[in-house]
Amino acid sequence: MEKLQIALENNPYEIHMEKGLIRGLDPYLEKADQTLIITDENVDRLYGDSLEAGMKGRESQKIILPPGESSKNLSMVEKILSKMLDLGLTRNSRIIALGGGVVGDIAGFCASIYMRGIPYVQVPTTLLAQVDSSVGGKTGVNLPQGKNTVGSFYQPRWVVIDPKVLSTLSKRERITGIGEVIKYGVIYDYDFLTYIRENFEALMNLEETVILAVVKRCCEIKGEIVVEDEKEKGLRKILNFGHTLGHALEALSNYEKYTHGEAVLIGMYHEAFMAKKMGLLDAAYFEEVAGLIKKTGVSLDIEGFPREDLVQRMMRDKKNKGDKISFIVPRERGKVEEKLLLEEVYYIL
Ligand SMILES: NC(=O)c1ccc[n+]([C@@H]2O[C@H](COP(=O)([O-])OP(=O)(O)OC[C@H]3O[C@@H](n4cnc5c(N)ncnc54)[C@H](O)[C@@H]3O)[C@@H](O)[C@H]2O)c1
Ligand SMILES: O=C(O)C(=O)C[C@@H](O)[C@H](O)[C@H](O)COP(=O)(O)O
Ligand SMILES: [Zn+2]
Repeated sequence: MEKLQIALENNPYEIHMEKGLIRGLDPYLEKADQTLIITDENVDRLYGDSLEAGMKGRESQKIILPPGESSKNLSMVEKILSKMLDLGLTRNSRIIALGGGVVGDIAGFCASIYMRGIPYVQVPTTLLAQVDSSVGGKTGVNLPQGKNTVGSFYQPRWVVIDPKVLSTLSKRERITGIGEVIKYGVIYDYDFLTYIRENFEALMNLEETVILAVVKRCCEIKGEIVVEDEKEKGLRKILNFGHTLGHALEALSNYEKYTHGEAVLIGMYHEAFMAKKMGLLDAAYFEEVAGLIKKTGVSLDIEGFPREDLVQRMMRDKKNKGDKISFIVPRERGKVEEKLLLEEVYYIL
């Protein structure tokens, strides 16, 4: 089994990764008086029984959400919290977030506010969730006006990763996860970016050795960043490369047109293009990053979005200062930095 420590001073925890681990959840539920599984319909159908089989007869309750981003909102939070109270969950109960980033974000948020906080375990089942959303404790939901505008920093007690469950992901969901994987290479580790480029097909096909290496490296990188800056005062902002534009596109299209990873791919392309136009990064490196993004086949065309609407959405980005919009832009191989911009935004629109 692979084990990674997230050595946060106040909330340390471990990521455990092993094939078949979805059937071995019992040790992660120690001392819980009750267990609540929060999942979505697709994941429940595919993996609900396997997870429960590994709980050694321990009784559990389940809340099953409709799949997708449309469940990540405040009215769903209220429904989940009411149900938790009806089920009699206490501060000694434990939540299992079984699913992709949507389930992880909303279940983690409910865990953080129910009775002012109860423990939860992340059991991520998408590539995106295994490489990114299950680690680091960002939880929350969307408002119609903006992505993840309500939320908390609330670390899980464990992150339990079974790479085998990725085998049932659609091509679109694999590409979605690859969006965040490419991000890690650009923001932190040029050798990893090269590895992704050289193993792109194998990654798309979920070849075992490549998946294990990629999930492990992404979790390591995210862990290092989060341990240094848990509450996003500085360094952690680099995990937002591609997200300033990406989140605006998601919100403007009512969270229906793009998956999060697709929006991030489009955002990374245009934000890198803007950096090139501003002379912040050399053309050869831009082509390298752009080439990798294009390999996913996601359409990078944003012509249909009125530029004023995009700017207005980006003006609400959580990273902004004053009247400037915060962008994380690539500067050199494996390095990015924050730029506060306004007029320059028109390079990307
Ligand atoms: N908290 C963070 O740090 C963080 C990081 C990145 C993204 N996010 C958030 O994560 C969300 C996106 O997550 P996502 O891409 O996992 O989307 P998702 O949770 O909507 O899952 C995508 C689809 O895949 C299905 N699915 C899940 N596991 C499956 C499996 N093993 N086999 C087959 N189908 C499966 C789901 O039912 C759903 O239909 C966004 O809301 C984004 O904002 C959060
Ligand atoms: O963990 C982080 O920090 C991230 O920024 C990871 C992102 O991939 C993720 O999409 C996150 O939810 C964005 O958070 P937000 O605070 O910018 O909404
Ligand atoms: Zn993201």
